[in-house]
Amino acid sequence: MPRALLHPLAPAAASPADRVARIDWTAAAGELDQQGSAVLPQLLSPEECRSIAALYPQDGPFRSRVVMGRHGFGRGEYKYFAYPLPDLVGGLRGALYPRLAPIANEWNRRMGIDTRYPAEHEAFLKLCHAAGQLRPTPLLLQYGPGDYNCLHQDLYGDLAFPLQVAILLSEPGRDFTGGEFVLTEQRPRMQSRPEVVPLRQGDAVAFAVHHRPVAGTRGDYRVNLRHGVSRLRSGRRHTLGIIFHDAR
Ligand SMILES: O=C(O)CCC(=O)C(=O)O
Ligand SMILES: [Fe+2]
Repeated sequence: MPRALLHPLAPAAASPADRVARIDWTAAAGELDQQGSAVLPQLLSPEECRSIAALYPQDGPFRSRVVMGRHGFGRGEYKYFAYPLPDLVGGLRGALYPRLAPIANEWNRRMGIDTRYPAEHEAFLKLCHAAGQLRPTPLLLQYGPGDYNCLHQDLYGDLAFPLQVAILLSEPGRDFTGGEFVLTEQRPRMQSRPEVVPLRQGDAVAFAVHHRPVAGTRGDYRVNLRHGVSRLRSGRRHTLGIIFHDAR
């Protein structure tokens, strides 16, 4: 008798890797090229969002806690995960990287930067570790009323993978108001361009860490990006940040 009849299985819930595979990466790459950011819709289920956000008060999963107000980074706080990362976080980091590496390599080619990134995250992490960047960078952020995150770039050493991902774990309108994800793009000899990225719970945004190429009439030029979060008007907001380089 076929095993399936002896052991009827409910259809397995899609893993984060399955969901990463189902994303329209051609569309996302196009958005990243045009805008410097792309929404990856519904990367996590509400249940997964709740389970990750619920880790925040614990100490075990984390290596350090940063109170943003103490450093002039804004208001609110975040915690860096320790190795080994929770399965969901490590799984997403490993599944997202190979989709972003070809985009990163094409950006570097267009910007005249020699660095090329290996196809797999494990190989890139080896390069980070050999360069003395050993500490994990995925982080969980927590904001309450009045909190915000100043415009910044997540650079943690000489090696920096040029794209990163943030996943909104809370539902706008229900869990919090305000608290929009903001990107600014500083163009050479021009005023900066702002972009607000609308996200729902479980949506991710992929975006440029520090710079990216923009096609101009006389070839590509380089723009400088920063990201941050506008002030929360009410409620509580959690985000999972996935940065692909490790920190010195
Ligand atoms: O809370 C946010 O949406 C921003 C998170 C952030 O700065 C990051 O993931 O690097
Ligand atoms: Fe950040």
